[in-house]
Amino acid sequence: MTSPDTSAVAGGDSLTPRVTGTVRVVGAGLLGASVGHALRALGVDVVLEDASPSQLRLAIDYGAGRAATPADEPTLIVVAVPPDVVADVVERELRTFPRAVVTDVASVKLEPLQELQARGVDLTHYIGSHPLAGRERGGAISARADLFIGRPWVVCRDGKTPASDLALVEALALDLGATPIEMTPEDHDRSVALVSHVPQLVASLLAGRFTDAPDGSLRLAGQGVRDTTRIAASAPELWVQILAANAAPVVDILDALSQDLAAVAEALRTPEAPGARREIADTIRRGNEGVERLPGKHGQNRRFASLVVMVDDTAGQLGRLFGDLGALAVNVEDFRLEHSPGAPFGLAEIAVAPSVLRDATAGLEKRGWKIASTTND
Ligand SMILES: NC(=O)c1ccc[n+]([C@@H]2O[C@H](COP(=O)([O-])OP(=O)(O)OC[C@H]3O[C@@H](n4cnc5c(N)ncnc54)[C@H](O)[C@@H]3O)[C@@H](O)[C@H]2O)c1
Ligand SMILES: O=C(O)C(=O)C[C@]1(C(=O)O)C=C[C@@H](O)C=C1
Repeated sequence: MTSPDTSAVAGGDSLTPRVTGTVRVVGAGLLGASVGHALRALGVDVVLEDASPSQLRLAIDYGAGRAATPADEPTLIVVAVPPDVVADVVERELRTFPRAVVTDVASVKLEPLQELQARGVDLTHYIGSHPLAGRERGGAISARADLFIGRPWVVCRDGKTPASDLALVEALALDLGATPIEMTPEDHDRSVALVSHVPQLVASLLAGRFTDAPDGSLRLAGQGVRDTTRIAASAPELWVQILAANAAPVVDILDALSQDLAAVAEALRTPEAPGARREIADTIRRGNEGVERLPGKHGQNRRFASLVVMVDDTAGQLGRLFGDLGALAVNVEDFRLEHSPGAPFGLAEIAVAPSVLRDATAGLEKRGWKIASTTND
């Protein structure tokens, strides 16, 4: 059995965790077990709990933490259960461990908080949070220690939150390689409606169009459609809870989006009509402007340039490519390999600082690499 690679977070022996004491993780699925792996890599004592004994066993077998004992006195509790049981579990944990700080990682923040408030639970030591990091597949088996690296981690404290509690939750985010961002639950839910919840629906709706498409059409699928539909593989059980808990902000964006769709469809019905081509061009241009506003890697408002290199499907090619990039003193900011089954080559997309794009491209071409495209094209 292999454990998820933890080196990306541990980064050597010299890192000491900011989090102190035992961390108890309730819900040992994708998120919980990923938190466990990342903390274990830093030497933190992690206790796991899950309503499903087999999920718990699996997470422990893979090294995400140990089983709970009655003697445990956690300093921090991370609740990583589905949104509709978050309030129940947070309430139970606050009552069982009154000295611990309790956070949760649910994708919606307002509804669980309102439920806890309505029950009159003392929320002094509760801080809702949400790492904007995940995968389309759940379960402990999909967990990864490096899941949170470079991702935003929203922290929703309130006026009564003790500074030391806030520091502990932010320490968790930092230990896992994420960037803590303070927000109110309302701002969080409105924001994720736009950047997470509606994108999920759009990907699902688009991919749903493929269900009765002819096989011949789908064989032509290139990278564009794969980029826009990856998250269509997400779990319906989880998403029905997320969307229902954030329905109003999601509906606002869906209404605006359906107006946009109607306008572009209308223009395309009569593409020769006056103004129609402008409507179509404006649709694409607004998209250009919008995507430019997305922060780049590590949340910076700076986007990298990229070059796409054709790589033969033979042993040692990627090693040679990285060797050449090293020899050219090109710092690789990000890397992605696309490889369609059966194709004799793959496409290596390399993100670099815009200032080195031209030299990197020329240097690689000189060394015999075929450049399929660059962001300067
Ligand atoms: N999947 C993502 O990409 C993602 C990203 C960020 C945040 N989240 C949030 O993280 C939370 C967990 O999502 P996940 O993807 O890890 O799901 P998951 O299904 O992989 O894991 C959830 C785990 O919680 C356990 N569980 C359910 N009810 C429980 C209970 N009452 N007590 C104890 N354990 C219980 C389940 O057995 C399961 O192992 C959700 O609230 C989700 O909104 C998910
Ligand atoms: O699958 C992924 O890549 C995700 O990061 C999923 C994603 C997101 O939309 O950003 C989905 C929901 C979670 O609440 C957080 C992360």
